[in-house]
Amino acid sequence: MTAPTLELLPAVDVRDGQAVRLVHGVSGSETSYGSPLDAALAWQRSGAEWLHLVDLDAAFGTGDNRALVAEITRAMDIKVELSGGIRDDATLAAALATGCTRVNLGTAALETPEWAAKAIAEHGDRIAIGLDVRGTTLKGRGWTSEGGDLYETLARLDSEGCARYVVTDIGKDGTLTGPNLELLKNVCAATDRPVVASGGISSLDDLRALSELVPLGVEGAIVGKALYAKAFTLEEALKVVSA
Ligand SMILES: O=C(O)c1ccccc1NCC(=O)[C@H](O)[C@H](O)COP(=O)(O)O
Repeated sequence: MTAPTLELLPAVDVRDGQAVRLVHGVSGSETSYGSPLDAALAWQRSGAEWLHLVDLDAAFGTGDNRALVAEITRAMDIKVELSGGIRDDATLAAALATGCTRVNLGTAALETPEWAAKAIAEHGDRIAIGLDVRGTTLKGRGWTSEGGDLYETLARLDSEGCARYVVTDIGKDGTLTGPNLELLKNVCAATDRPVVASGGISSLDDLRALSELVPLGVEGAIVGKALYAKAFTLEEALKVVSA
């Protein structure tokens, strides 16, 4: 049997109808990269098997891009992970109805834990929990509110049957300074669930370093800024992780 390889999830973050990248997830720090549908289709053409699609307005509470995000998801032949502002029955039902493969819950897991536990129980593998951290403190509401201790929350979510975590070091996100490998190792040591790494990837060497964490539980990596800044191409990245 061949060893599992790191899954790559190119990111399309949508703000006000545009594909953007933020620095440290801070509202107002965005650089625009044009049509999010064009970006998503470009990643698909380049061989992506996954798309990580974020509605930043829904995450920040500055409106939403739900219709556009649904249109993009329906246009994809590849798996889509949807994130941003999914916090109640209506937004969860709408997100799942797009046909996405899974959704990320972030704020909801911190502010309405009973509701998040119910979503996990009902939808299993279609729910991932986004753990967005500074140090070991979780953040919600588009990374603006405090949400408790990472490891206490992880233990609670494990006991509720959470299938997978998407772990973002906010201090790294959008900075091209490399992923927080220590954080990822620590999270993998604290849970037996797969972990998707997010934030800070800057080079093919970063992808090689993350690939070495696959045996520890890192299943995938979200790549945003590095692709838009052309630090490497998605084709090069896919080649590195499949080697
Ligand atoms: O995912 C969210 O819900 C979210 C909410 C608020 C701010 C940012 C959010 N996501 C950002 C991402 O998922 C990035 O696309 C990803 O971390 C890639 O980061 P990078 O490779 O450093 O550009």
